Amino acid sequence: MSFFSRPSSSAVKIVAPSAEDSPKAPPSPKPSPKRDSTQRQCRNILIYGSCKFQDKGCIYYHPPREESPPAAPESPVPRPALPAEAVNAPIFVPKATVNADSSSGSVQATIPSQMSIPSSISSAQTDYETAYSEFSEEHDPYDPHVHGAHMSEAHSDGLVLNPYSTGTDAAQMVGFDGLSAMDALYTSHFTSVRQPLNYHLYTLPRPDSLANRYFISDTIREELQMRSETIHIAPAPGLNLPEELQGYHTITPLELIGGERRKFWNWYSTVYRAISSTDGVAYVLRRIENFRLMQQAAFSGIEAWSRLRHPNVVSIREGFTTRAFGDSSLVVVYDYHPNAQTLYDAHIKPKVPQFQNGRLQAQAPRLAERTVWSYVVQIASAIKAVHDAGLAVRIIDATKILVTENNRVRIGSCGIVDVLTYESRTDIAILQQEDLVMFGKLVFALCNNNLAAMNNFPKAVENLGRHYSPDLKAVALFLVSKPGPNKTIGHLSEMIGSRLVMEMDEMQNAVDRLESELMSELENGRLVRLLCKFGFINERPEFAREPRWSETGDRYIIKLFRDYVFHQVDDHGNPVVNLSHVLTCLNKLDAGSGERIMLVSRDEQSCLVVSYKEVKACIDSAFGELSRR
Ligand SMILES: Nc1ncnc2c1ncn2[C@@H]1O[C@H](COP(=O)(O)OP(=O)(O)OP(=O)(O)O)[C@@H](O)[C@H]1O
Repeated sequence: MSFFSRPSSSAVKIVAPSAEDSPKAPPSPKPSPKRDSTQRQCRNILIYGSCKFQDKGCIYYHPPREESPPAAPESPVPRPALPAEAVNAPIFVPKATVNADSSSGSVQATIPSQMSIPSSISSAQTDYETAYSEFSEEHDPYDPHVHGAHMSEAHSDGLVLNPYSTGTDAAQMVGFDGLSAMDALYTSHFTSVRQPLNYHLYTLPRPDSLANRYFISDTIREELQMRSETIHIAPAPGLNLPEELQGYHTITPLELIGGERRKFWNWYSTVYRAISSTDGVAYVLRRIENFRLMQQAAFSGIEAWSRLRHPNVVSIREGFTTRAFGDSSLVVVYDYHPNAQTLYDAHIKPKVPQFQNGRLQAQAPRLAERTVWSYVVQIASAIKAVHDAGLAVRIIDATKILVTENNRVRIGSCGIVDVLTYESRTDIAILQQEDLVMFGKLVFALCNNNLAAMNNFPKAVENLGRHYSPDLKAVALFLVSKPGPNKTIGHLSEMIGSRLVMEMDEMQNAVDRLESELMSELENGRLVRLLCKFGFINERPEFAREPRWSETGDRYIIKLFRDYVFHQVDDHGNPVVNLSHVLTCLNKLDAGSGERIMLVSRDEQSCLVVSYKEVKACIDSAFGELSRR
């Protein structure tokens, strides 16, 4: 039952077509008058198992009916859409062994621990081929349950595996959903076995001189790629979670289910990631177990919170109660920030001891003062926005504040306490004062590396004073002091004014850095568009016999230019594979430089001296001609 939810979109979900709707096989190709080989077996037989034109003049060889290759259950059933040219393509034999349980419809895929396919051959290709081969052999491509079961066999430990979280054994990661956000929008259980991407393999070797100009930096690329992949990690099997919940599907726990649990207020809570069927985006569902809602009005707080947007607060989308988990649960939906850690996990949680200088040492690095100030400024800014909106945060705790890259923090789990404690109706001014005390306790916990630092207050103050500046100590003491008329978040902002300015400078610098990264991607997009034009123009099969197209005029120059860019050989006749040369040529071409180059014909009998500007004009005219056809 939804008590507060944003109006849902009118987007129509695309459903898998039923057998009757499935696309008809493309019309069989007309018998080609050009070849008269009656000895050659008709490709329609190979592809479709029969030829419609067998008795209507098809000139190719048709084996007698009993000889025609039947659709043997164990051999791959070619899909009707397979192009005829693909018939002679080498057959891909996946390394994965696929065990199909025909009775249950479930399919188990096991990947040998040592894949012999070199990963540099592009895991994307392997993904496709493995997936295609498996699907064509065993599955109805439109049966979502088959894929769900197939995927679900891949996990065994009951928790979604994050390939990037520290401490996760990468070998555990058997497979994860390889779909885009758009796929996720429409398919709730479509998953495929996928090897994790090793994105380093896609960029090397790279010319150092061009690195900063043409490619996004490794750190940002890796971070974004990790986030994107984390969103698509599939849920573990056997968790008995609802398939669909108030318009959310692919419900995946973000924390261990079972084991020791801490209570959220007086209730147990679990955090899940789920995909919204409305917009295909991943969200976080925080579920409070066994919660009985006494009054619908308790949701008014969620509505107020859903209007609050602040860069340091995890935004709320909606709240509802449900019995889908087998109990009466309260669920509040938040924005999902992939690979976010709690402040506790990032800084306070004891780390596994590691060898340093030959000795095993416990890792408990003290948080840098600069980082603490950054957190203080961000959290103060969030609290100010919340208090200005007439609300109180109610939970400012290291286990409920999320941190992502570049020390960006966001207060999570807002609004939920308002629903849980709706009956008690405490004065908002008192709750706002409590926020400040909780904030002070958080500062002590971070500076002491101890969640329970306040249990020994004198020691906590002494520790903080020993390792951090008097300014920081003053702020922490102010926050935990007794309530008073001057003790407001506004007053705190005045106290930390100079740090606010520093934080603002840092943010402006960060924006500048991101903008310049974006500029480099801009260049890449430009070059890819240019390469696409080349792809459209060069070697079009329908013009293969039309010399006017490829061997004369504009297109001939383009053809020779492509040889100049990509097909140069060295003195020994070996291919020159020089990315710098390609990028330089393409950039000059795109800019229409007046610089002249010499293009040599393939038989080396003629040569042309042209400028990049002229080649550019040729490409534009050839592409324009194609687009107009
Ligand atoms: N909005 C969110 N976006 C991304 N991850 C989140 C979000 N909210 C919570 N998480 C992740 O979900 C996991 C569980 O969250 P939770 O708040 O239960 O933390 P916890 O450390 O398990 O605390 P507790 O032990 O009190 O339950 C954490 O790893 C946290 O990083």
